[in-house]
Amino acid sequence: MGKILDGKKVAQIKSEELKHTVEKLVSEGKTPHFCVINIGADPASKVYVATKARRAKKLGIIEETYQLPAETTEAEVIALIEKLNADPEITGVMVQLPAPDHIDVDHLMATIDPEKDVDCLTPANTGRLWIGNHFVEPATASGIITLLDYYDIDLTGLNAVIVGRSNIVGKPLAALLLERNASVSILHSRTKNLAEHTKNADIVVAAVGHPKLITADMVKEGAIVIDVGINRVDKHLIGDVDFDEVSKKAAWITPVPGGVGPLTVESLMEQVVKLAMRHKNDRG
Ligand SMILES: Nc1nc2c(c(=O)[nH]1)N[C@@H](CN(C=O)c1ccc(C(=O)N[C@@H](CCC(=O)O)C(=O)O)cc1)CN2
Repeated sequence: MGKILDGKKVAQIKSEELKHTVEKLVSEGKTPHFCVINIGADPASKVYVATKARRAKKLGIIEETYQLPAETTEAEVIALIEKLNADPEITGVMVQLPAPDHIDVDHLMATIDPEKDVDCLTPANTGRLWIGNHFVEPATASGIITLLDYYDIDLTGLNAVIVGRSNIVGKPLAALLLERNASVSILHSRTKNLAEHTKNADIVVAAVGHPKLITADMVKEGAIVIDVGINRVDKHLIGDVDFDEVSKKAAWITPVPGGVGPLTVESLMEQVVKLAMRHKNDRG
């Protein structure tokens, strides 16, 4: 049976550390202040936005949620982002994803001030991530690295296979794994014979939103398996990995829930604090 990479526990530990940093910023009159824009009524997004607001409050961070109707135009969202960019009190801005289909997410990302881009999804910060000169990291990818670091898993020389090429998880995680000297492949819906790739991987990351896509025959004995999938099936949360079977072969594995998810929120809070500190250093 593989050992569990316990995201819930690690997130709690990281949260305690972060609390002290926030306390210091507050005592200097530099309280982090971030804004989440949520467009539409996606039920999962509502849960995640509420979780972020709760975590921020607990840490002493000011959080504002802008809940916009699904029919809000792209121009209206851009106008809101520009207003938040221009407000010197605000240190972080993000747009909860997914956004409704009529909105071009790339346009929104290109509008966010890179210095307030807590999600690390603006073109400028994406570029910095790939040249290894970044001051912020995308929350989920960062959370996965935090989890592996906590359990002292050295990635040097490991073959990593990421299933999923999203801008939020797959692509940025590839950049962070490369930074840790892993050799990285990104697989996707057009990849021929997924199993041929995953079976040779030392580390498999599943981030596609397809329940139990990764089965035991697709991973090698002793692999590290990271499940980013959160699929709601019959009111249950199911990952992209068949946990019961794959955990018998893996050396390390993340559960769903309680694996990567809690670290996504914790890592986001870390990025909020990092940008608030830069804001502070820039403006006195
Ligand atoms: N702008 C962004 N949008 C989205 C991101 C993101 O990083 N930036 N990530 C996901 C959603 N997400 C945060 O936004 C998120 C996902 C999962 C969890 C979490 O704690 N999961 C729990 C289960 C919670 C549940 O009951 O659903 C777990 O895995 O244990 C938090 C945040 C997409 N959008």
